[in-house]
Amino acid sequence: MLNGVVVKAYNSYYYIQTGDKLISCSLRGRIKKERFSLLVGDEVTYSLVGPEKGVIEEILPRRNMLKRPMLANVDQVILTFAAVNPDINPSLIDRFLVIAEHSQLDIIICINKLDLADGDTITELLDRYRSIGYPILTVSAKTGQNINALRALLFDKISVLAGPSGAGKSTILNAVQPGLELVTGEVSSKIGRGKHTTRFAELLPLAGGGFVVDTPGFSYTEFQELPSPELAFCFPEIVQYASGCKFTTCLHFKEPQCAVKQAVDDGKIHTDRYQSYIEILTEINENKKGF
Ligand SMILES: Nc1nc2c(ncn2[C@@H]2O[C@H](COP(=O)(O)OP(=O)(O)OP(=O)(O)O)[C@@H](O)[C@H]2O)c(=O)[nH]1
Ligand SMILES: [Zn+2]
Repeated sequence: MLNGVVVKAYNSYYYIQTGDKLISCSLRGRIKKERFSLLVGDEVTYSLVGPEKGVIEEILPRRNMLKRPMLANVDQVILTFAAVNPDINPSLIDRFLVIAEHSQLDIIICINKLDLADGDTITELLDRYRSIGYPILTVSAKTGQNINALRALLFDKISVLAGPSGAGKSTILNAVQPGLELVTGEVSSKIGRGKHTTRFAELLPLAGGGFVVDTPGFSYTEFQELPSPELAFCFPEIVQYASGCKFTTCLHFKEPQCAVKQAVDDGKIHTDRYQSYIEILTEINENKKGF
C-alpha cells in the first residue's frame, strides 16, 4: 500500500501527492459513505489502478482539523503583517493571535516589508511579542532578506499564511518558491481567484518537502464567536497569571482580587495586550460579530 497527502479535492476526485508525483484518486466504496470525512491535508493509503491513478483505501488518523479553511493536519500558522504599508497595528496583531490561538496551531509571527521599515520603530513592538513567547521572523519578500529562514521554517510542515490584506502573503510565498506564481497586488485584481467566494483550499507542495495552503487562512473579519471564558486562554501571558485569581470564573475585568489585573499594574503584562483583551471581551459580550 502507498502513502500520500490529499492536496486537492475536485468533483469526486482527490489528488494525492507522493514525493513529486500527483495521483488522481477515487474513493473506495466504504470510505465513500463517510465521504464528508476526507479533507485536504489528510494522509491516506492508496493503491494504484493505472499510471498516476489510484483508489484511496484508508484515511490515516488526523492530528487536527481547521474549520476555515477546511483542512486537516495543519501544523502551523504564519501570521503575516507588514512593518509599514499598511502600518503595523498591535491591536490587529492581537486579534489575529486570538484566532490563531483558538485554532490551537503553532504560531509564528512574520513581519514583512523590512525594506520599507525603520528597524527601531518596530523593535519595541516585536520585543513585546517575543517576551510572551511568540517566535518572530522579520523578512522582506522584495529583497529576499530572511526568506531562507522562512523556507526552513516551512520545511516538512503544512503551513497556513494568515494576516491582513496587503501584508504580502502571496509575495512571500512566491519568494519562497518562485514556481508557485500566486497572484499578488491589488485586492480588486484578485477577485477572479475567488478571494470573496467559498472555495476549497489546496495544498501547494514545496520543493524539498512540506506544503503551504493556497488561500489566506482565517481572516479577522471571519472571526467565529468565541465564548468569553475561552478568550483568556488565547493570551498566553494571561494564562500564566490567571491561576492566582480569587475566583476560578474570573474574566479579569471587573472581578476583585484578580491576579491578571495585578500583573498589568505591576508591568508584567503589557497594558496594550490587556487593553486588546478587554476590547475583544467586550465585543464578545456585546455579541458583535466579525471583529
Ligand atoms: N516594499 C515591499 N513591498 C512588498 C513586499 N512584499 C509585498 N509587497 C507589496 O505589497 C503588496 C501586497 O502584497 P500581496 O502579496 O498581494 O499581499 P497579500 O497579503 O497576499 O494580500 P491579500 O491577498 O489581499 O491578502 C503588493 O503590491 C506587493 O508588491 C516587501 O517585502 N517589500
Ligand atoms: Zn482574574
